[in-house]
Amino acid sequence: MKNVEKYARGYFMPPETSLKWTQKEYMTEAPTWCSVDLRDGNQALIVPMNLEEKLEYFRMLVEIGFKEIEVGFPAASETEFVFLRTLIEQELIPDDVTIQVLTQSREHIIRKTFEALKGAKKAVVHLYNSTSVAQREQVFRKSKQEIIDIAVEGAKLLQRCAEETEGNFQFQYSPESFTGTEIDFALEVCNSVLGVWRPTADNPVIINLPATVSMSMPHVYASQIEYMSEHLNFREHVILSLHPHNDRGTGVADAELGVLAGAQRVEGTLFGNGERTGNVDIVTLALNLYSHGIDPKLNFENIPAIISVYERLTKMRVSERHPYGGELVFTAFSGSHQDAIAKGMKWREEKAPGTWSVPYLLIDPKDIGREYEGDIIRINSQSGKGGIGYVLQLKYGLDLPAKMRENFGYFVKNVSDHRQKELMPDEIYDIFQKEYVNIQTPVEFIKYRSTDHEDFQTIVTIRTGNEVKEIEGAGNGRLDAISNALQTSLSISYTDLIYKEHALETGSKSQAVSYIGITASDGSLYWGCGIDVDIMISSVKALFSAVNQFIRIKNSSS
Ligand SMILES: CC(=O)SCCNC(=O)CCNC(=O)[C@H](O)C(C)(C)COP(=O)(O)OP(=O)(O)OC[C@H]1O[C@@H](n2cnc3c(N)ncnc32)[C@H](O)[C@@H]1OP(=O)(O)O
Ligand SMILES: CC(C)C(=O)C(=O)O
Repeated sequence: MKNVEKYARGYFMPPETSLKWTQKEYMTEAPTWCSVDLRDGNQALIVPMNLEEKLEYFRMLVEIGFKEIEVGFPAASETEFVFLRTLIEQELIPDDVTIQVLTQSREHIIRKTFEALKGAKKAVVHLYNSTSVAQREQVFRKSKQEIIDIAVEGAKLLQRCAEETEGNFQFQYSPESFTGTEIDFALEVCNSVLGVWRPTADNPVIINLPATVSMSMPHVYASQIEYMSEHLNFREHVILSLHPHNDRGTGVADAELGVLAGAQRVEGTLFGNGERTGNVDIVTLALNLYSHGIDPKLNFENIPAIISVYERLTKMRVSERHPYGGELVFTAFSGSHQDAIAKGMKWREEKAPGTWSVPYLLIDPKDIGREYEGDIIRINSQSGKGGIGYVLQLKYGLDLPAKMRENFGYFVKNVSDHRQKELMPDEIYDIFQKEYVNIQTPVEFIKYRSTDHEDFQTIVTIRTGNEVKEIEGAGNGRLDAISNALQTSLSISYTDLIYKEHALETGSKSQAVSYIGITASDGSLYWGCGIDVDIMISSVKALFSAVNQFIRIKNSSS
């Protein structure tokens, strides 16, 4: 691309890095989560949420288990102000939940914020000002010292307002645009604010280091976090927090590496709603932890319900490929994936039901409220016998013999290819029924009776066209006898009867299902299936179905 030179810029790598975090394999426990859906998420919506919507969203966040929730920017609008007042006055904030509000470092904004906070039992007041080179030069047109002064003046005013206002307040400071700030300057600003607030064990302060715009690879952000963690004053009384955005698509990696590098807290939103490409997605972060066997301390056991509320209130959409939440993320259309998943599910059921290692599926979809049926394996022209057999078994209880599954599999994918569409389970079942089950043309089975039990001598009544006749055969079993009768009377021959049967529960009724494969002299296999309450009749019907397949195909090719 021709304009590439204009993006050659530095990354503010810290002057020293110990990279100790690179030795860690993963987190050992969940960080403290803070949802910023109602602030950063909300401020990025085409139409920010109204009072009712914010209240409903807040209730959902509480139900999910968030203990820290940034509820808004009270000085931004009447809705924001009234929402906070409603939460406080109507005592809608559970005792174990701390609300948080954001304010610029400007006197009238801070004062308005505290006006909205009056009576809050427990609230974090979050102060920010931009510290980046670009914002200093272009937006604020201020020197480094003047930028420090904005932060320090704001920090002092927060202290005064907190003293004057009824309620319990904790402080948070964000050097906004941290990732575009020289690291030692960011450290200097944060330490200046800490110098004002002087955190203690009883009164810790949150220092939040946002990737306001994500500008580097995640290891650079993590190195910056490590450096800040090691050089911040009052570190033991500082809760180090992350606030990644997703401009480079690395919000999750930034958060995970940032936590390894020393952060204790992560701010983010559900499904990553937020400015531009969004905030870091807490659903993904939490379920990544879960996939490593670490309790995320958030409840995403019913993701479909959460998505439905989220989409209704934000008017945003969770994309089909969104980690964990997306409609297609547990779905395999392709044959080899389906085959491995179907085998893996069976293996797990038989060998290790308490564990999860099914190929291609990071977690058990059921754990987050997704169904196997219709979710995991879906059928189109890329599908294979394993997946098609799995659908028939899961949805209709039909456990086809391996070779029949292959035969049916090729048939189904051809149908999908020609129709250029996905086939739903009921369509697959229809095809199966039409092609294989109780096929009665050109030869219809009417009844059979035994005449001699020694060699299973059997008389079978059949109809071909308008003609009803009896045919007779003997064999080493009843089915063999009927098969011999058919071969002689119809002048056909085949070998190798493949046979399988099982019970089939349909509603409250139990039926028998039989599958029969016959091999023609040229080696081709023909399949039939019979379903009947009588197991013997089901096998005869399966045989007739296979023979009819054989005759139909033979006739159509001659
Ligand atoms: C990275 C983030 O997401 S930060 C959060 C951003 N969220 C929002 O902005 C949503 C809510 N904001 C609002 O409703 C409005 O911006 C308000 C009500 C807060 C302020 O509105 P206004 O006063 O009309 O103006 P505006 O936001 O444009 O402010 C610009 C002025 O504030 C200054 N300013 C902006 N941010 C800050 C800050 N954090 N601290 C101090 N001053 C700031 C700018 O330098 C500019 O100063 P100037 O007037 O001297 O040029
Ligand atoms: C206010 C800060 C934390 C912010 O939203 C950002 O930098 O993205």
